[in-house]
Amino acid sequence: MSENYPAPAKLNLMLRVIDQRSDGYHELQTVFQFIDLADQLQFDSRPAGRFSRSGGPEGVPEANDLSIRAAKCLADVGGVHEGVHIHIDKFLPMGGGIGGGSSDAATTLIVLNRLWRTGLRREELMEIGASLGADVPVFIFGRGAWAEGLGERLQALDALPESHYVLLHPQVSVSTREIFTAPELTRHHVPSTIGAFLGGATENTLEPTVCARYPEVEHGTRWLKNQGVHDVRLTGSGACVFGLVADNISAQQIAARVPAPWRAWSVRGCNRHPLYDLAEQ
Ligand SMILES: C[C@@](CO)(OP(=O)(O)O)[C@H](O)COP(=O)(O)OP(=O)(O)OC[C@H]1O[C@@H](n2ccc(N)nc2=O)[C@H](O)[C@@H]1O
Ligand SMILES: Nc1ncnc2c1ncn2[C@@H]1O[C@H](COP(=O)(O)OP(=O)(O)O)[C@@H](O)[C@H]1O
Repeated sequence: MSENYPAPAKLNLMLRVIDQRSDGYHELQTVFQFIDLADQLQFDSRPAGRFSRSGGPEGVPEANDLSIRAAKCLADVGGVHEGVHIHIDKFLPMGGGIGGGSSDAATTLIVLNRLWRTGLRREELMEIGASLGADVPVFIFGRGAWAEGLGERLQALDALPESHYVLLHPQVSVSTREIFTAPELTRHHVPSTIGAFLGGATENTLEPTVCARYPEVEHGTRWLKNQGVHDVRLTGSGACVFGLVADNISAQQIAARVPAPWRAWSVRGCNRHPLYDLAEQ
């Protein structure tokens, strides 16, 4: 039986849209922290040119799966004459703003770089990752981080509190594209600073647009606040919302009360990716 490799989720502890570029993409400031909720991936060698997937996200065809796309990119860049079968035990909700697909891609790049002995440096893997999606590089960077640009300019934040959170998925899937193209989205905010974030400026400026278009997200936020959860906010472009609790027991108790069909988890922030050392050369 092949080894299991984790692909953890991320939270955006704050997110600020600063500007819109001429190509339509938005300049952001955000803080990424990993959490101890993860997909699990297994990799089995196949002959050259053979790439396949089992398990994985429902409704995503194998060829579109970010893990398969990542494997093919690495094989191309590294001149690898091997294929791979990837099995994904999917635990992270899709379109949740917790980066499940991006994390699957990052774990694939980190692990296959070892198994195939491609010997690419962390920065080179991050570059391949950036070509797959804006959130992929931070999972390869492997440290909690302040991010700018589209999320590719990263500065490690190793001393973030590794807090306990309740994470709630209100059973809707938010399209990132829909939110960023919404005419009512406020696209220009005065840039913030790491100091301001650490002092409590944790706003996600996508939140009003997401809540107006997806009322379930607002209901989920209100439910968490009514349970005594603090500093409740949206992660990424949603749909997940999360907030602070004192400890694991309180988080578990609140998560256990979540009304169906919503789902909730007790999670903990982690400043190091579980595969950080595997990517180090
Ligand atoms: C908002 C963030 C914050 O972490 O998280 P998620 O909610 O997706 O997890 C990410 O920047 C999302 O990154 P990612 O999910 O890879 O987005 P992409 O697929 O690259 O972009 C989907 C679409 O959103 C818009 N988009 C995305 C990112 C960005 N900085 N500006 C944009 O305008 C573009 O219209 C793009 O076509
Ligand atoms: N392995 C994968 N896991 C999840 N989603 C994937 C995967 N591969 C491709 N996708 C696509 O990426 C989209 C974004 O998924 P995900 O990263 O989970 O959400 P988000 O960007 O909101 O955090 C999905 O809607 C799906 O179409």
